[in-house]
Order: sequence, then C-alpha cells, then structure tokens
Amino acid sequence: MQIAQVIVDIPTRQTNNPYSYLIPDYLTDQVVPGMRVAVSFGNRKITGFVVAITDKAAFDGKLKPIDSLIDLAPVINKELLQLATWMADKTYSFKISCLQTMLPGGMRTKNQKRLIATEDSVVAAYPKIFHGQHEVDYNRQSLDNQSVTKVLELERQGKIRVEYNLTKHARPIMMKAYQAMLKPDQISGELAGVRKNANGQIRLLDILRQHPGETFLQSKLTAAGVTTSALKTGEQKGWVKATLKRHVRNPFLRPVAHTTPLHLNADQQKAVDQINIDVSDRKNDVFLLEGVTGSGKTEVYLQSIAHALETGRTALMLVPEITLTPQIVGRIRSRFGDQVAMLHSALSNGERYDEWQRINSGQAKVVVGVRSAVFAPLDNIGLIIIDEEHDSSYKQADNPRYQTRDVAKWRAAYNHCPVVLGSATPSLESRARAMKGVYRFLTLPERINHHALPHVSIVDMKTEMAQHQSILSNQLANAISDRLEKHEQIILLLNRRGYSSFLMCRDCGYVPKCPNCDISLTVHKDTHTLDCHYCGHKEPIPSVCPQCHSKRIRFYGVGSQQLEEQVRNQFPTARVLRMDVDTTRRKGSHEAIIDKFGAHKADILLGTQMIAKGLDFPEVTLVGVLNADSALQFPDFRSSERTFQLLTQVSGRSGRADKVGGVIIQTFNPDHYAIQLAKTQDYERFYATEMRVRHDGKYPPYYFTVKLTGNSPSENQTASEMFGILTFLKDNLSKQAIILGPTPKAITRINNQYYYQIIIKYRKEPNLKKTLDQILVDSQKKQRHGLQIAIDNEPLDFM
Ligand SMILES: Nc1ncnc2c1ncn2[C@@H]1O[C@H](COP(=O)(O)OP(=O)(O)OP(=O)(O)O)[C@@H](O)[C@H]1O
Ligand SMILES: [Zn+2]
Ligand SMILES: [Zn+2]
Repeated sequence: MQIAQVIVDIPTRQTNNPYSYLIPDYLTDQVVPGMRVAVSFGNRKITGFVVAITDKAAFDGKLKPIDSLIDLAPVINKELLQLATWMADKTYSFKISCLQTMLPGGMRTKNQKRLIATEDSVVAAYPKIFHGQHEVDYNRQSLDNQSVTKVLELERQGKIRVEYNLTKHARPIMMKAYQAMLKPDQISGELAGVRKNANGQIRLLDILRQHPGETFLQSKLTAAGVTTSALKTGEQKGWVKATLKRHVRNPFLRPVAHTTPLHLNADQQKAVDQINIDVSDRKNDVFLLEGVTGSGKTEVYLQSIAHALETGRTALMLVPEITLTPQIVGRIRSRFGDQVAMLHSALSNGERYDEWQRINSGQAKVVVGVRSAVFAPLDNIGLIIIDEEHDSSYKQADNPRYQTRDVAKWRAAYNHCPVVLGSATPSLESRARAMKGVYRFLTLPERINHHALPHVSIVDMKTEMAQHQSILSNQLANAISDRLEKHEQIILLLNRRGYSSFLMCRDCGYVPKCPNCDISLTVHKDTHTLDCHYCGHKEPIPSVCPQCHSKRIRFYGVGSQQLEEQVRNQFPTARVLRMDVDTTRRKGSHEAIIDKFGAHKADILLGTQMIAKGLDFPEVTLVGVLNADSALQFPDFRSSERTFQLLTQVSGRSGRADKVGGVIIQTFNPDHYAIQLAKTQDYERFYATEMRVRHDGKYPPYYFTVKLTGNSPSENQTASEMFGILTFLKDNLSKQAIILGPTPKAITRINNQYYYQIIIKYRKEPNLKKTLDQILVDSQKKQRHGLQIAIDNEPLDFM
C-alpha cells in the first residue's frame, strides 16, 4: 500500500505539513513527488502537491484516497520541492504559496490537459482513450481506472505527451504537419513516376531525400515551394503522412547575429579565471563582482557561462525587471543561440509556458530572466549570476516575500556551484559581506579601453527656480543644444520614485484624495482621470474646485509626457523618444524604442527609471537627471543608497565609447552626501559614509530586521492587536532586541483597511524564529475577526 504525502491548497499554517492520502491500486507506482493531485479535504474538493511517497501514514485513522491526478508528470522537481520547504520557513509563508510561485503563470490555475499521441500506434491501440484522434482532451471523468493507468504508462514511455490547455493565448499551438515516410533509396523510384512539370511533387521528394524520417510543418513545406495539391498526392502515394506538430512560440522577436568571445582585459580575465575555477571544482563560493559602469561585466558573465556549458552544466542569469532585457538578452543570445530560454513579465502565458517546457525538458541550457526565473527548473546548474544585484526588484513584495539572492544561494549550494553578484553599486549588505570575507571580492575598477567616467555637474534648483520656472535648468538646456549640434545623443531621466503629478486648488489648497485610502489621487492625462495607485479607484478630473468652486485648480509635479512636450517645444528639431509605462505597454514597444535609439534615429531618449540601467549606447554623451532627490524625502533608511545607486547607474550611460561624456544632475539638495558622492561616482566613500549612518542608526547591515504588518477594517482593532503582539514580542525576545512601534503605516488606510506595523531590529535572537512562528499560528485564529498579519523578513523599507 502506497501513501502520498500531500501539501494541500489551503493556506493555513497547519497545512505546511503534508496530509496523508491513500494511493488507489490503479495508481500504484504511478504517483511521483512533484505531481499535483485532487483530494477531498473535509467536505471540500481541493488540489495539492505530492511531496513524498511513503508506505506508512503520518496518522492512524482511516485514510481517504487520492481522487485523481492533475499532472501526469511532475511539475516540481526534487530540488524545488526541498527549496519550497526552506523558503516557507525562511519567509514565514505557506508552503503551498511557495510551490505555486515556482510554476509559470499559466500553469498555476486549474487547467485542462490534452493528450497528444506521439506515435500513431497508440491511437489505434487505445480507442477508449483516443477515439481515433491524435489529440484529445484529457477528461478524467470519462476514463476508467485502467485507462488512467495506461495513460500514465504511455506518458512515461514517451508515446504520448501531455499539454496544458491554457487559456486561449496560452495554449500550445499544434499545427498541421507531414512526416516523411520514404526511405532514401525509394526516392529515385518514386521520382521516375512523377510528371516532369509537377514541380511541387519534385520539390517534396527532394526535401524528403535530404531529411528522411523528419516531420515538417505544412507552412514550412509550402514556403519551400511544395503545393498543397502536391502534399495531397504525396499523402495518397504514401510518401508522407499527415500529423500534427507543435509550433513553439518564439519570444525572441528578431534573429541575432552570432558573436564570439571578446579578448578580455586583465581585470576581466582575473575575474573569469576565478569564477571558472569554482565552476570546474564545483565550489560554492559567492562572488561579488564590483565593476564601474561600462567596465565590461557582461563579457565576464558570458565567458563564465560558456565555461559552465563546456563542463556539461547549465547556467542561470537573473536581471532586474524588463528594463535590461532587450540589450542583455540580445548579447546572451548572440553568444549562445537557441540554448537560451528567457523568462520575464512581458511574455504571454503561452510563451512563458513554452520556455518553461524547454527548460524542464533540458533543451534550454541557459536561462535569462527576472526574479521569478530563480525557480527555473534547470537541472545540474553550474553557475548562477545576479546582475545589478542591488536592484530592489529582486525582493518580492508579496507573499512569499523572498529575496532572490537568498534563493539563488540556496540553489547554488544544492547544485555545488558558485553565485556571481554583479553591480557597479553593490548593496551595502553584499559589500559588507565581501569586506568580511564571506563573499569573494572581484573588481573591475576601470572602464573598457580606459575610457574616462563622465564628468558630473550639479545644478542647484533652488536658485534656478528663483530665476525662471522651467523643468530644464539653463545649464542642462545649453548642454542639450550643444550635443544636438554635434549630432550626439542625450538621455534625460525623470526620477519618478515617490513622485507623481497631483491636482491642487491654488485658492484654497484643496487636493483630491482617494475615498478609500489616505493618499492623494494621481493625474492621468491620457485617460483624463484621477487614479488611486493603491486601490484602483478612478474619478474624472474636476474643472472647478469641489471645495471653493474656484477654477484655478491645477496640476503639480512633472510627468514624462509633460517633459516630452517641453523638450519638443524648446528643441523643435530634435527627434525625441519617450520610454515610460505608457509608451511600453504594447508588446515589443520596449525593444522598438531601444532599437531606434541605438540606430541613432532619435537624438533624445527621455523616460523614467526604465532607462537608468544597463543600456549601452556609444553615441550618448549627455545624461540629464531632472529631479535627483525625489527619493530623498522618503522616510526610508535606504533612500540615500537608492539615490546614489540611481544617479551612478544613469550617469554611467554617458560617454561609454570614444567620446567623453557629461552628466548634469538637477537637485534641491545639492549638499546631500548621496548627491555629492554621486558627482564623483565615488562608491568607496559612499560606502564608508553610509555604513557610519547605518551603524549609528542601528540599521542593516549592522542589524537584521523584520517587519510585522497588521491590518483590519477597524483602526482600533488593528492597533490593539498590534499592541498585543508587542507585549508578546517583549516577553519572548532578549533585552537587546530593538522593537519599534506599533505605528500606523505612512499610508495608514488602503482600500478601507487600516495598517499598523512593528519593526524588530536585532543582532542575535535565538528565540526570534519560534516567536514569530507562534505569532503566525495565533494570527490564524484572529483572521476570523478580519485581522491579517504579515511578516516580512529583511524588508526593503520601513514604510
Ligand atoms: N574585453 C573587451 N574588449 C572590448 N570591448 C569590450 C570588452 N568587454 C566589454 N566590452 C564592451 O564594453 C562595453 C561595456 O560593457 P558592459 O555593457 O558589459 O559594461 P557593464 O560593466 O555591464 O556596464 P553597466 O554596469 O554600466 O551596465 C560593451 O559595449 C562591451 O561590448
Ligand atoms: Zn479650492
Ligand atoms: Zn485608493
């Protein structure tokens, strides 16, 4: 008797442990860990993941049987099953949400499956399953147990394939195809019987001669000059057999030219050598690769990946959200071709599924992707790279609140391979670890070919604004004219972090606020609405002030649209491209803008954070930052770090090739150290200064942190529950732990829920884990009264 241990899809703390279910006889030896199953739980029908098969139950009572299998092959491999257990524990989340997070979007929902015969014989042999068709919906209800067992067996033998019937777009595409049935020596005989002018048939035989046994998409054959009538004749004469072939969606929009490895400079060579030794020796070091902007980090990644592939292993490379992908993915593909799979948020569910499938089946050996790609089902990983390791998109904001770096390190340990964290401006955490020798430190201190870092100047907008009201300072405007004259390119960054345009009445000061949240509404000119970015509330833009009926109700703040208008007015001959959420909504538009700018078909690229990182355009000699300090006002201990990183990154886009680059930073805080040190691009001094600030303020990396957030529909209830938690923490933690709060969050009310938080700062708290786990267990009971508790281990901010 076999028993399946199942993690059920009921997000409660208790269900982090598996439940036992009997495996019915007809499924003996067919159920494998990593498959999803349907089971009864109480009187509900739910799904779950099989995590183990045992012969003893964890429980004495009578076991319920598994109702049916959802997957016919595992969707989570052994490594990821183990990872889920670690991750649930580490992030104070449910194992079920960890497992679900690992699957590509389209597979997370309950979906239909189709069975596809890969051999004709099975269609005829199992009419009860196939009803004479090559492809059928897999409908558990209409099959008897014997047939289900058979299906599983055939799947394992590779005689049938299972496809997930995703939503319409996500569906695997099966297309009409023909399989070559002739042996090479039969071709001449057949050719003799063909009329001289039957070009289509002659062409078909020609193709069959070159590719015996292969299956071709009909579209490929017709494109090659085989007519449909020739195909019909060929089918009748037994040359080819009609069948279906899967069309793999190709998310790579354009073909790329192949590139060969560059000759490395000495620093690059040293870095590659050290990484490669680790790859060969299966050592599990973490490297911090700190290289100034334009120092050629990407080439180091590429040559290390090549080495991992040479040793027969695979490689995983993570990049921040789509900002980087078009250029970097292009570079990786041009080196490694079709071995590359790409996973990012701009893919459709179907594309993501296809890519996942290519990785899972071992076809793709190199995966490039954003945060969630850290769960790519790659086997035998030889190297993991995290580019721009300081980027905040590597931390997931929702449950499970994982840090990609930590997951990567876990997988590297499992696979006995190194991790490379790369950045021009490493996070303080990583740099501090490198200083302590926990990470190995590699540096690329110079730009490629000894190009100079750009010259940065700072414009004090307080004095500037006193003279004239304009988004562009005189100095920046003059520099733009200068570059336009020289036919060089310009990047203008509008720092939108914590910054948006809102409406205010000039007479009474009224600002429209969201009815559900404690936040002012944002003006969206394209839809002519005021939107709440927290709950989605929308309302029309009023033309008179609802409070005093004045008509002088105006926009404040600058949007990228407004900046574009102003730049076009001031420089009417300049060709301007804008890149922000609005202009990149359509698929492929991001690449299109980058291509156009790269081909110098535009002079000015302006936009939000999207243009700050990773771009490598040799003709850019001026970078302007419109509002450097909009993040500095945030009540966030990382705001200086973020500002410094952003300014250094965006400055690094200037003067990357032979022409010397300049940068102009407009700011209201010209004396702030983050801005002053970004001027000299002096990471070393920034690191030293900021470490002192963190030390004095008892912040990371000197202290570990945890954020507890509670919310409920009643402010009183939220507050009193959080005070209860505070008492519990004080009773269980040591005197050294610093507990801040509970305080209302910066935006206390969101969607009519009131949020309070507690921050814990600590250096060593052996009881912390147990205490927090207990709080989570207790919170399950309180949930009935509408209170939610979330625990964020090492939060990105304290807001
Ligand atoms: N060894 C080399 N010889 C010649 N050119 C090189 C070499 N290595 C890199 N390059 C070129 O130098 C440029 C900058 O390299 P890359 O974009 O990798 O820098 P980076 O360190 O990733 O910079 P950033 O952090 O600013 O994105 C690229 O155009 C790249 O092709
Ligand atoms: Zn008013
Ligand atoms: Zn709202």
